[in-house]
Amino acid sequence: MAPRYRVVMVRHGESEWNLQNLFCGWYDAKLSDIGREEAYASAKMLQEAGLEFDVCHTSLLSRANDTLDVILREIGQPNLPVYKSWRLNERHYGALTGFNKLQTAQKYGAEQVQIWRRSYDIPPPPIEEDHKYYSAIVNNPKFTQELSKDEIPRTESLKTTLQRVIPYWEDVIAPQIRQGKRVLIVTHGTSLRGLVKHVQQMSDEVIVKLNLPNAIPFYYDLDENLQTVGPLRFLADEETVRREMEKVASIGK
Ligand SMILES: O=C(O)[C@H](O)COP(=O)(O)O
Repeated sequence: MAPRYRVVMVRHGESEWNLQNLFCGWYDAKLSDIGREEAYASAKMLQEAGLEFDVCHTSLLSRANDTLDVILREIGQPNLPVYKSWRLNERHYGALTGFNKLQTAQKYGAEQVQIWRRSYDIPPPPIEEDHKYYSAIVNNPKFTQELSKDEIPRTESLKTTLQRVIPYWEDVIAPQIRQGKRVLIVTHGTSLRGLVKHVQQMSDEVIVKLNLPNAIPFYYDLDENLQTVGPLRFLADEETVRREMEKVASIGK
């Protein structure tokens, strides 16, 4: 089938918690200085590829929102409609939120941390009410505007993240693409892996091996039925993508 549409996706730039190597999930960490620079670099890659957009989607979390803001300003499209949804939030890291990934691996073993980070359907233990970051998450006004406290997850696996990401793709994003809108999605590692799995119809075994680098835009060409035409394509050379993916994969080892 011939390509008819293109959808572009970007994982946010490095956050302050990425920098400190902390499990972040629904905690609203800000972009680090490097992350902000990465957002500028990301905009440059989009510009050099000649990509422009009609509509954007992001999560309720600052690191993704701020990456998108920088990109839109830098590509000269600051006034595009921006849709924000909790459904695009990062997966909730449960009780691991705020803990250092390397120290957690030293305590529980690298294999266990890898299961929590990358297994398809094994979530980390749920966050409890006495957890240091419980209150900051369940009382975040950005979330409570859309969700009751009981609807805010206590932990999520890739599988349960997918269950909230897919309806957003099907009900909101896909209809816009079918209308011919050029869509940009700026969000998080695991919510993007959910979208990639769904759009590319990847198996559970293949998706768990995918590590998306920060702030390197990638896109899919889609046919009229929104089936992918060709693979996911990054806007950076193969060596850079390989190195950045490896960096994400090896966190906590
Ligand atoms: O929430 C986080 O800690 C990161 O954004 C994603 O981390 P991961 O690559 O360890 O899943």
